[in-house]
Amino acid sequence: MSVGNRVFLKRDLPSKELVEAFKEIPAANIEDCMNRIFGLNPEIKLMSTPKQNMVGVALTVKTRAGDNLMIHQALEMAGEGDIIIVSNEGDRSRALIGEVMAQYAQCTRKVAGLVFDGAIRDIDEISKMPLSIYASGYTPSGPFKEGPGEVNVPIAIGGVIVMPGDILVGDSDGVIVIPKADAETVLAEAKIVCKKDAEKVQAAIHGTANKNWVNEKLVKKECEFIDKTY
Ligand SMILES: O=C([O-])CC(=O)C(=O)O
Ligand SMILES: [Mg+2]
Repeated sequence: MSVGNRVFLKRDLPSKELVEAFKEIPAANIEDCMNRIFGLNPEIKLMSTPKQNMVGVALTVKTRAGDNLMIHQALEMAGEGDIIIVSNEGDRSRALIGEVMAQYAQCTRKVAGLVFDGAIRDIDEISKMPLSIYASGYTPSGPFKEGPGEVNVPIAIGGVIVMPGDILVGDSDGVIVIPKADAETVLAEAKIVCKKDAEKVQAAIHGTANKNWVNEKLVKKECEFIDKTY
């Protein structure tokens, strides 16, 4: 029986132009266009020092806790524009990769990023790397290399489902998932939200923000305003 121990060699991919178009938009603005429920848990944080946002397509890995055999396999399949994203049964006790694998991903495979639901190691070196690398922590304890696991299957990570070929965007705030079937619509809305957000920032700086909505909402929710001390 091979279920749980499979490598799917193919993925449905969105067009390169569509993926690239998300490059200039902050992850927060994009996530606002998906009703704010497609961001990975903030436990999964940026560990390196990229000069630009991470944007690419998901090459998914579902691995047994603390085991990186299938991550090595995913690296052999990955190339430019791919982000290897790894579900790890919630394990926090073992690093899934270190400097050697991170340099291989960056320099040999030229991937767009790495995202782990788990720890990494060799943090002194990884923290200086320009490749976007997200993880939930670091530890000197290393991974096993035995499997099982799967590549290019649906995974759950940070409270969100990721399908192979979904678009991932990451910046200093964290990582969000854009389901590929919805990407065109989300992109169009994200451009508008981005512009409106910039206007709101300017209004906040220059004292012209309109906050009437706060009172309107509280009144609608029948909040009681009491003109005396507690
Ligand atoms: O040994 C491992 O599997 C992970 C590691 O430290 C490295 O990639 O540098
Ligand atoms: Mg190492």
